[in-house]
Amino acid sequence: MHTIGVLYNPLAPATAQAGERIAAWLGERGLSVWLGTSQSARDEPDLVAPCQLMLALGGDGTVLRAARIGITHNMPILGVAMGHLSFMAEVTEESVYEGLEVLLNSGGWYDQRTLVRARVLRQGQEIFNDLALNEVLLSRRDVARVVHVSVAIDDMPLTSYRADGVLVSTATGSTAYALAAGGPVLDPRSDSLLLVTVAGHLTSLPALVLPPDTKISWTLARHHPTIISLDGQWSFPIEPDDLIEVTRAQEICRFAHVYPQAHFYQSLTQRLRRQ
Ligand SMILES: NC(=O)c1ccc[n+]([C@@H]2O[C@H](COP(=O)([O-])OP(=O)(O)OC[C@H]3O[C@@H](n4cnc5c(N)ncnc54)[C@H](O)[C@@H]3O)[C@@H](O)[C@H]2O)c1
Ligand SMILES: Nc1ncnc2c1ncn2[C@@H]1O[C@H](COP(=O)(O)OP(=O)(O)OP(=O)(O)O)[C@@H](O)[C@H]1O
Repeated sequence: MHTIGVLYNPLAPATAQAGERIAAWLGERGLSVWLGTSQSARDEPDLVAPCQLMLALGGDGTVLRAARIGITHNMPILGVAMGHLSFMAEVTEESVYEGLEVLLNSGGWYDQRTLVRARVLRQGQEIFNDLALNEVLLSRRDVARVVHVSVAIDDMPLTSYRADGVLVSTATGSTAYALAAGGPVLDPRSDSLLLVTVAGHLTSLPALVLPPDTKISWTLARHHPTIISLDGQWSFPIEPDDLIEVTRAQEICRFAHVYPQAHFYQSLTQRLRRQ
């Protein structure tokens, strides 16, 4: 490796200071460094493109933002735990240097995380199309209302129900909103999709684990103000006759690891104990 990206959270000054220290450490070892935020990465893609690894200094939200950069430039992400939970982090601010030594000496390993793609069709025209690492959520816009949504799987009607929302999650997102909504935990290596209702009203539809080539379609059975939200960070308003289709994306997101795969379960149990 010759060029490393270091992404920090502009809302968390400690991550910028840590980023400066890590950049200096990498520079002392002869590596080129890009240091910035997800906004600057979008503004200067040519400076980011040469990076062969992107460190994400912050919590899971910063990792989600780093992932979009990693997907765009096909570079792996290394999460550095500097957030409240930092579930997706692999190393800490202290152990990042040891982790970098491993990766810079061709050690460690890289996984390929499944992504989901959301399409919105309005009168037959595609008006939205984007990717998510955690999940695509169809949710109410007004706190006091529910969404009344009809769900189909591979164009076969499944059911319709009233709920706060409904989501399609990846394995990565199975420990996020999907878990809070009662879904199962999927191993990060799984390419299955999860269909989970959020606070469903009188619904008996359990969370469904679906094969990766499934198409999940949503239409609004009754129009209450509704949006779709990708990874809790990017949203798009939905109109009454829109069709939303969620599928597994062709793209993947790679994460860098310095601990064995079973480390996922160790960190899961540690975090569940913290609840
Ligand atoms: N009730 C809930 O649990 C709830 C509600 C809204 C959003 N979310 C999640 O928050 C994500 C956005 O994260 P953020 O940090 O930008 O928002 P945020 O700051 O609202 O974080 C929500 C919580 O979800 C955790 N989280 C995020 N991704 C995770 C993952 N893959 N595995 C385990 N925990 C994860 C975060 O660490 C944080 O504790 C969304 O993709 C959604 O999955 C969860
Ligand atoms: N580059 C950025 N620009 C604007 N907001 C950002 C940026 N990076 C992160 N954020 C937002 O800051 C908030 C907190 O960031 P982050 O999730 O990294 O830390 P945290 O919430 O403390 O950690 P965790 O998510 O692990 O609990 C998130 O909502 C995230 O979307």
